[in-house]
Amino acid sequence: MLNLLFIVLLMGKQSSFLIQFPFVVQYKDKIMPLTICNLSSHNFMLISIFYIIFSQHSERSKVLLQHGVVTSWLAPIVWEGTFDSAVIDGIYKPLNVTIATTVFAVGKYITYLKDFLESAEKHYMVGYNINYYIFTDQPENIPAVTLAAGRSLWSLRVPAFNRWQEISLQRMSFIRKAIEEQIRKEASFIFCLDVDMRFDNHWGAEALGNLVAVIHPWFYQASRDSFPYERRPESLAYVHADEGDFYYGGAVFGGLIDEVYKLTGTCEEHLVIDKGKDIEAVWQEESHLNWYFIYNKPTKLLSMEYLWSDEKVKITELKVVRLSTIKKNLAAVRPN
Ligand SMILES: CC(=O)N[C@H]1[C@@H](OP(=O)(O)OP(=O)(O)OC[C@H]2O[C@@H](n3ccc(=O)[nH]c3=O)[C@H](O)[C@@H]2O)O[C@H](CO)[C@H](O)[C@@H]1O
Ligand SMILES: [Mn+2]
Repeated sequence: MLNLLFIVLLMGKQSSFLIQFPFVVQYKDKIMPLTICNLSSHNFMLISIFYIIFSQHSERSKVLLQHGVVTSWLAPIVWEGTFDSAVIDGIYKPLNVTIATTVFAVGKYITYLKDFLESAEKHYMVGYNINYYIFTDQPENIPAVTLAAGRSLWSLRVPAFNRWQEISLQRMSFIRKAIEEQIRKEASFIFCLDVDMRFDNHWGAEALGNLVAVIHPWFYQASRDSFPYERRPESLAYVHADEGDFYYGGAVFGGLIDEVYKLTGTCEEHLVIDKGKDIEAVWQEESHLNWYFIYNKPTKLLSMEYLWSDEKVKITELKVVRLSTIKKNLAAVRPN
């Protein structure tokens, strides 16, 4: 009822005040962005009072109100309830798009690949053409997983490094090269994913966009000053204390092939320059990715539904967990 009042109040009012920050209203399962509503300052006050009551009314609303369904630069943030799969599929299915999906499975991480692929076949972009590109040092150990029609798997050989940080770091460069040599001829979109993950629910075409980032599941409640950006000015991943919007996860990014080509190319260049100066960013390529997204704003953000972690207690605000990082025994799987 309160939610309804809130919406009615908004609908009837004229404006002189434009709310600029991400703000949403929720009524039952429907979520609406408020960034397009113009409000007088008087009504803004009233709404603020309702907001306080309303945000105590529902835990889910609290997280949504905190993060919104659009960013301050008007990029959508994808949550359950903000999209209609039938409409989305109506747009993308007739285009017969192919989505490249890169996954690194080097050293012992190859053991994660079977569950990753099997769960992806159940939940990831079901009904779409998918080319999986598996970067591995042991193509012979890629598990045989039955793929649905229109989906295929390629293996690309990469060396085994003796530091896990190096494997993670090198991904930008290998992806950039693979786009140049193969992927750009074979797909129109790309997602670059970690392998230590399992899909549990629908993860579909609503995630497609020009440049797509995911909100990191460990920092969605953190304030900007506690985001783990690289803070040493000597690194090209350096982020000033006054900059930064969200802290994004390195385990999921994607978009149009050309956009991701630019992203991986820039990160690769910066990583090479840093290496020349003998400095490794605090969270390796994830730090460079976060730097990139400050100056090249993602056109779409995926909520934590799209990257959660088995190590986190599921919060009631999350209606659905679509992809989750599995618990790993770091000492057993990492080379160092
Ligand atoms: C949830 C999330 O955002 N995770 C990020 C985080 O830690 P993570 O703890 O998730 O990093 P991680 O150990 O999963 O390594 C990242 C990825 O590199 C590959 N790999 C790594 C080690 C190895 O021996 N073999 C291998 O194949 C594999 O695809 C793995 O998923 O920080 C990393 C950078 O330091 C990456 O940015 C990860 O994406
Ligand atoms: Mn990972």
